Amino acid sequence: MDVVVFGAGSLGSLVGGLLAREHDVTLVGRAAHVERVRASGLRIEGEVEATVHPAARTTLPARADLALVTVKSFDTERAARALARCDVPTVLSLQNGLDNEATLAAHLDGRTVLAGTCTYGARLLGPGRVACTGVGEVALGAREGGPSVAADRTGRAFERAGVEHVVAEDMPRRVWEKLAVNAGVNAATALARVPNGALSDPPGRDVAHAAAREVAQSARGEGIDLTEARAVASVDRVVRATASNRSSMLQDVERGTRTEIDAINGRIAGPDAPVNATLAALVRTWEDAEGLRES
Ligand SMILES: NC(=O)C1=CN([C@@H]2O[C@H](COP(=O)(O)OP(=O)(O)OC[C@H]3O[C@@H](n4cnc5c(N)ncnc54)[C@H](O)[C@@H]3O)[C@@H](O)[C@H]2O)C=CC1
Ligand SMILES: CC(C)(CO)C(=O)C(=O)O
Repeated sequence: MDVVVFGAGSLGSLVGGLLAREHDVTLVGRAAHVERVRASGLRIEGEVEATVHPAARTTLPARADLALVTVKSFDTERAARALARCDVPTVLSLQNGLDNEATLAAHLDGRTVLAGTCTYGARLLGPGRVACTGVGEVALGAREGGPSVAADRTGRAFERAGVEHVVAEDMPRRVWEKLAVNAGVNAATALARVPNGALSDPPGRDVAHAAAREVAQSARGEGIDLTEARAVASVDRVVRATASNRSSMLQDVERGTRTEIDAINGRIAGPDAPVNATLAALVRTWEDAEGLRES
């Protein structure tokens, strides 16, 4: 299969690199990474060790069988416009946050846009080098839920490459459940400058639980079957499993780069979600002060 990965940063390089063990993969990323991958391949380190030789470019190729979207959520709109000019029948988002698939679908008439969630951990170590910080799983399926021929075909491609995955018929609930975890963990850890494990006990745990409960309430308002108990249990499970991790939002704040607050807590913020509104307002205040929200 010809697979193009749009956004070869941490996650895109890892998943693209794993797929390159079996498929013709093209990584689309920034110049320094692209040049190094072209010159000496992509080195995967950590929980998976491999050196692979995908193609690498700074712009999309003319065609592919499958596109993975792994840009940050604030770049989804731009990615969607670029993908509209690429002849690719199936597009799978592995991003965090809500509405990425809807944004892609709005620009990609006649294509199949699949929803995905990913619990692999990835960190770009430098040009040509990515760390697998945790072997997780990709869940993928129809963005509206139910069966999908394109999802089955994509699942078989992941299977052949040895990428842990599940083809799921309940992607809307899974995307919302991942949102509950990210809403509970990311902003709280970024603002308090603590690793995920600091949310195991009060008062951090109370903030994380309250944010996740609001996500479950909002999900049910949109017809998604996500209970507050399930959302809270997911937060606790992820906090335990990733206790020493620094969340992606904390890493963004430490690096001084824009966060995904708009697609996570910001998506829930409102009068019925005061905890998410407060978390979103504080992170946006920091982004404004750093001049990160202008582009
Ligand atoms: N890193 C991880 O372990 C995980 C990340 N995610 C999600 O995956 C998404 C990506 O996250 P990361 O890989 O961590 O972010 P990242 O910032 O490392 O990677 C995104 C990359 O896309 C590149 N990019 C954006 N627009 C581009 C364009 N027009 N042309 C070429 N390259 C372009 C950026 O330069 C950057 O290198 C986010 O939504 C994140 O929440 C989900 C699960 C795990
Ligand atoms: C699951 C979690 C919270 C792990 O750190 C994550 O997805 C993130 O940091 O963005």
